[in-house]
Amino acid sequence: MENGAAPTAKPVIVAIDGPSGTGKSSTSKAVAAQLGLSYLDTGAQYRAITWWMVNNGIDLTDPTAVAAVAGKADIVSGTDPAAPTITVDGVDVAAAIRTQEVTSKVSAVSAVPEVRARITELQRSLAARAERGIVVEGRDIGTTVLPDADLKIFLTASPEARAARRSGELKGADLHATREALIKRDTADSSRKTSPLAKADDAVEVDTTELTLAQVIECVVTLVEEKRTGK
Ligand SMILES: Nc1ncnc2c1ncn2[C@@H]1O[C@H](COP(=O)(O)OP(=O)(O)OP(=O)(O)O)[C@@H](O)[C@H]1O
Ligand SMILES: Nc1ccn([C@@H]2O[C@H](COP(=O)(O)O)[C@@H](O)[C@H]2O)c(=O)n1
Repeated sequence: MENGAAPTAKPVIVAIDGPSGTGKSSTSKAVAAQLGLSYLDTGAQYRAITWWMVNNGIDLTDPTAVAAVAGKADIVSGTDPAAPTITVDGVDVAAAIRTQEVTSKVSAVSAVPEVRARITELQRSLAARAERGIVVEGRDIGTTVLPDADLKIFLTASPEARAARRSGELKGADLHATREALIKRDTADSSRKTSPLAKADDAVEVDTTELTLAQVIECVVTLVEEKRTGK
């Protein structure tokens, strides 16, 4: 370079999608931390808007009522993989969005096109501002939010493996009930009309059923590095 400055690496955009409990959050956070990238949990954003609607007494069985207030909540995501944050109207909702109530209602809210349009706009703007690049995880990142991502991964795992992982997290949770709840949410997310949970045609599918978390992280880091070096 004429001025002697090192060329700035092009930001890398990684999209990680898949059903619930396949390891998207754990993998994305670790990959982003290892590679010095930003990290965005898009499920947390849908949970945050759901939390706001529950708190404001919106009838979630009425898509018109949900659509009418889709733009009201001010949702802010912090994208440091070492300490991701999420606030609604300035309130830290990181714990509040993980309740059973929000989990059971989020699919109804995320199916509303006006909600998706608003959250998708936030996601694209965060991705565009990530200087070194970003790992974005969700359900429609590779298909809809960032269709030009440099690398798309679709994580899968058997319902049994996913339920066992979740039961381990929610101490004492019933394995069968956990499995049924996961399947119910995936079915709702896959069957909605607007940007359903789906694998992009050009995504690399990684079945994590028999893999440890460390193996999945290593696999994704290798895929990102291969993309970066053009292998
Ligand atoms: N390959 C793996 N082997 C064993 N446990 C795993 C593996 N991947 C993730 N886990 C564990 O499974 C649980 C769910 O993982 P995680 O939250 O990353 O999944 P997710 O796909 O983001 O789920 P959701 O979409 O519901 O948010 C966590 O406790 C995590 O530590
Ligand atoms: N890109 C996305 C991400 C998430 N959703 C919806 O949010 C729910 C919660 O997601 P978690 O990853 O936190 O489990 C999920 O069930 C979807 O309804 C989405 O629609 N699109």
